[in-house]
Amino acid sequence: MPQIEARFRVDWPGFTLALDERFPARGVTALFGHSGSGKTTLLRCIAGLERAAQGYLSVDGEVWQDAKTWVPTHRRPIGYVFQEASLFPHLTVLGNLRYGQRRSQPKGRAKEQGPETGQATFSLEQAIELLGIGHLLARRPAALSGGERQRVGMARALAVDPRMLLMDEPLAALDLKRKQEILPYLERLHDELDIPVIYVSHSPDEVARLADHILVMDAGRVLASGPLNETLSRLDLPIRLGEDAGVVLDGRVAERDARWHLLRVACCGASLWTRDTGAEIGAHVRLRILARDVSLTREPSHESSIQNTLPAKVLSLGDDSHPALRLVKLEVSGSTVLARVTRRSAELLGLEPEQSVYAQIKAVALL
Ligand SMILES: Nc1ncnc2c1ncn2[C@@H]1O[C@H](COP(=O)(O)OP(=O)(O)OP(=O)(O)O)[C@@H](O)[C@H]1O
Repeated sequence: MPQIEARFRVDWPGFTLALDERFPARGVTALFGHSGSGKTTLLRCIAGLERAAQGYLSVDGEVWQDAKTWVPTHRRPIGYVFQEASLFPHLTVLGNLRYGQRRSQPKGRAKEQGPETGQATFSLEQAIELLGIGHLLARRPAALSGGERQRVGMARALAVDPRMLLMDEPLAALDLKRKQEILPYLERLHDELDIPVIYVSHSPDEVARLADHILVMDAGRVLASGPLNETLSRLDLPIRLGEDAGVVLDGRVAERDARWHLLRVACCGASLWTRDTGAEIGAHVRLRILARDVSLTREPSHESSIQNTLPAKVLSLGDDSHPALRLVKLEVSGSTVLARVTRRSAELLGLEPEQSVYAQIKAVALL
């Protein structure tokens, strides 16, 4: 799989960024961490906006920075989306998009981006269509809502036909309603774009909905990195999206039960019933299953109110945030799920690795 290899050290008074990471040059990689953990600094190093004294960066085998090489920002085939899109007020939306395109066409770029990269070129029209801004092209930025402005900012980043998209908290400046409006467009980018996206966020919801891979940052270091679900289900590190331990799984809407207002989602080789959110049959969805909503039994229970009971295998047990509790890592048809049980229940059930159990999943959230 194509990789991004990044080694940077940046020293500032009171802050050091130090990392040595490889992550996939495909899908969405979230840089996740508290404010001040160094996410933006890392993104700026990747963009070439910050020049780490010691640095190495290669993207799919192409070196952008090492002891001898420095590809300046304007020669890097990237699209950058900031927290707030700074659009030219005197230009229309279309004018802003075209201006961005012209700025990003340094001589020889077409060659750099040649067919050997295997990437289809991305046209302005496609960017406009993908972000749903066709009806806004003649407007000036002052006549756009914050959410529309951000969509134009994203289209502008895509219109330069980048080989990588860097997004720095693109929803942070928007209120909840606008965020909800834009997230579906980001999901479309995720589903339809062939290029890697590096997405800075400290929002658990955004990460759960969008990320394939995650780099968890803390005080300038990478605390953990890996595929999203693998990282969330690590028992040695309390990596949480939000307050509670849990996993995020991909699924597809398989059936609607109109009578009971339920959806059946095919996920991890099994079926899970959840509340009907109006999602279409066949739609790709993400499911969040919190450890506290999963309980374990030795035998399948036919008289439980819980609809979702799946055969599972115990992989390992770990400590939880309170000494009375344990986290149990389970395999459910090839996917990993976490369950939280009391230490006493773990003992009574005699839980141990390799054991077959049944996971009763009380609640599944469609993201
Ligand atoms: N140019 C600079 N010179 C000195 N210190 C800086 C510089 N830029 C950022 N910092 C410091 O580096 C640290 C990391 O900042 P950074 O913006 O990368 O964090 P972040 O994780 O993106 O935070 P946030 O989520 O708040 O945007 C902070 O302590 C910040 O004050």
